[in-house]
Amino acid sequence: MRLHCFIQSSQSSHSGLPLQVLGAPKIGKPCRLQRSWGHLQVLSCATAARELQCRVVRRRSDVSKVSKAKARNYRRQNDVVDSIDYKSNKISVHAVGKKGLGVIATSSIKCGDLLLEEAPLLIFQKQSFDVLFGDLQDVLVDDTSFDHWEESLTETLQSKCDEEVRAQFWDLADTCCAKDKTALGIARTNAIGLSDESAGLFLLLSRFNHSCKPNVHNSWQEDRGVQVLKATRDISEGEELCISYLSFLNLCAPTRERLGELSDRFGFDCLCEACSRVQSESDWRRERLSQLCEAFSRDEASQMRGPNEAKRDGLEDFVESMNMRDGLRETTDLIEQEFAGNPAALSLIFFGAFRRAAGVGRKSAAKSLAKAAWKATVASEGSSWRAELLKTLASDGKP
Ligand SMILES: C[S@@+](CC[C@H](N)C(=O)[O-])C[C@H]1O[C@@H](n2cnc3c(N)ncnc32)[C@H](O)[C@@H]1O
Repeated sequence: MRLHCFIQSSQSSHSGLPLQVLGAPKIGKPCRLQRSWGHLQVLSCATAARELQCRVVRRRSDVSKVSKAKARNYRRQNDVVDSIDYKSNKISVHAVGKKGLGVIATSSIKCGDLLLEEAPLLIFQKQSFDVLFGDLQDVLVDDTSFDHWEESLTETLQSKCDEEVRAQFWDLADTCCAKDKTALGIARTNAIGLSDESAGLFLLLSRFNHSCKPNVHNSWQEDRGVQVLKATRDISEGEELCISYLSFLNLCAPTRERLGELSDRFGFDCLCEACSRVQSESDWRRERLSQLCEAFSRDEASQMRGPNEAKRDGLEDFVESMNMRDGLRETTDLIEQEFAGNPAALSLIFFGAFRRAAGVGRKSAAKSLAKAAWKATVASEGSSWRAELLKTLASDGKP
């Protein structure tokens, strides 16, 4: 058995759907797949390249710490790509108490500042999702299985990474194994879903802890093969920078549910600010937010029907009765209070509202909502292909 993974970085041509854009990639277990063990096949890096037709590129250590001329030279000699590009020198990794290590702002950061672009060290294929994201008990069910996976991953790291990168990998947290660290434990603790088809492991992104009130948004930009991290609000020097391991909708669940989800899926008791404070008001606001989000995104299929069909279905009535303008105002106020105006959350809401408006033929409203979604997307992830798509929608108002 070999693990379906390979060393980054190959660029993929897969472009995804507009909706994916607006949902944050999750760390940990995006889904619990019920596939049998027999179905899984682990591939070493070289085999993966042959059988999965992916490009294997040797990875070097972080060039941002090397002089530019040296880095260029290194690139030419080794045919490697930049792995971590610190777009800001305002972040560094520190101990953050019970959470282990975390990322801290070393000076003040503005909302929308680009913090980091990082390519994955490892990319895992969908066939590895059970092992990476499934129940640990299932992975341990057969004594030999774990060893096989472990051997395969270790072998890949040994043959494809230089010593410094290997050391960085082995330094990452492993919250799966009680005793010694294992490569698979590290992968399970840090791998992040990129799409329905792949997951990745990133050396620096792995140091970002979770918060139910995140101040950083990470987006996977598949066309460029990098995770882009941007600040979602102003951040003071010394504050911890946190992303969300949960989708926005899951973040809107009441505290008890969020704690349960984080414990079940990621195996930790959340110590974030939102989970530690008095919760009743916040829970109420999040519950209301999830109702509003649901209203904006309900019945995707009918939104794609023409205005006449929408009228027949009563969808137009629904939009009218909800009073889109008031609904949006309430939603943005709640996002301000609960998430400090997080532009990634706003982009999701505006996109939902755009599709609703477009679905019932309200062209001018649709255009301005697409424009608002475009602006929020640029603020949360920069000039991605998704932002470009929204820009186009803003000019023609059609979904
Ligand atoms: C991807 S790692 C994050 C970096 C890690 N703290 C380290 O030391 O490298 C995920 C692990 O960090 C810890 N963690 C992340 N967010 C947390 C939170 N909000 N509360 C408690 N522990 C957290 C958990 O142990 C989790 O399994």
